[in-house]
Amino acid sequence: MSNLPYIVGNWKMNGTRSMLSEARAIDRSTQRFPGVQVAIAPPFTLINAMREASQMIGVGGQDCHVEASGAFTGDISAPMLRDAGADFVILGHSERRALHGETDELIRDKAEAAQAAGLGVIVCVGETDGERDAGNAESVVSAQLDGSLPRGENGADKLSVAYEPVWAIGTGRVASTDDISAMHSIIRGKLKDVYGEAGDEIRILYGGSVKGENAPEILAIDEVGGALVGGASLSAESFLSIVGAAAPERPERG
Ligand SMILES: O=C(CO)COP(=O)(O)O
Repeated sequence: MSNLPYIVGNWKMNGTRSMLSEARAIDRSTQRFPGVQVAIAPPFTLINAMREASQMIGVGGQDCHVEASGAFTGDISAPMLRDAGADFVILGHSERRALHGETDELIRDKAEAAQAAGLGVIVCVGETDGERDAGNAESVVSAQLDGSLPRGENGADKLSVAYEPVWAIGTGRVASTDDISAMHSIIRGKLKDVYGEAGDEIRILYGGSVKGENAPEILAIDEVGGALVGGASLSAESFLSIVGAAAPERPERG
């Protein structure tokens, strides 16, 4: 398990082949930041081309089906992602929970299927503003973790958790450093409960309006092991400013 800071771009439903130039630029510049693990999850249609166009960055899916194959029109399985060149998959993003009715149980089944196919997994959790205002942020996130973390024998392998408060996604509102710190500590405690010592090694990413300007402060918070970045991952320039903020040292020349 790597302990490098992990900066992951989630392109969501954005990107056609013309945007591969951004991925190439990110890939080239990533060589200057050997202390950072960088990845992009493009739409399914770009996974294979992005894999072939890049050398340094990880490439991932944004969802997968529980089954390996079958009569599931429009779905993509974990072995298919692997076959297309993906290294990992994002699961349980709040947009999938809200817009596709994904339950914790389904997310857990997907996570176990993805791990069985050899993919790394990023399980996303996060409360809505209503849940936070009602004082339930911690209990909501804890319940999501209880329900959606993979439990197989090797459940902690290549697993990351992304804390993405729903109200911070695409809104320009970032959780306060105190709130991020408090929630990441709770998540760490839960990971240790579930996985024992291995729970200490799992990276906990923050997501929600991360930009180059706020990345240094967010990435400096204890227990923040990286960032899951939406809008700012769509251009090489803005994404690389976040990668640079995660670099433990000055970039190598190149
Ligand atoms: O949902 C996100 C990443 O998965 C965050 O999106 P933004 O960075 O656009 O707020």
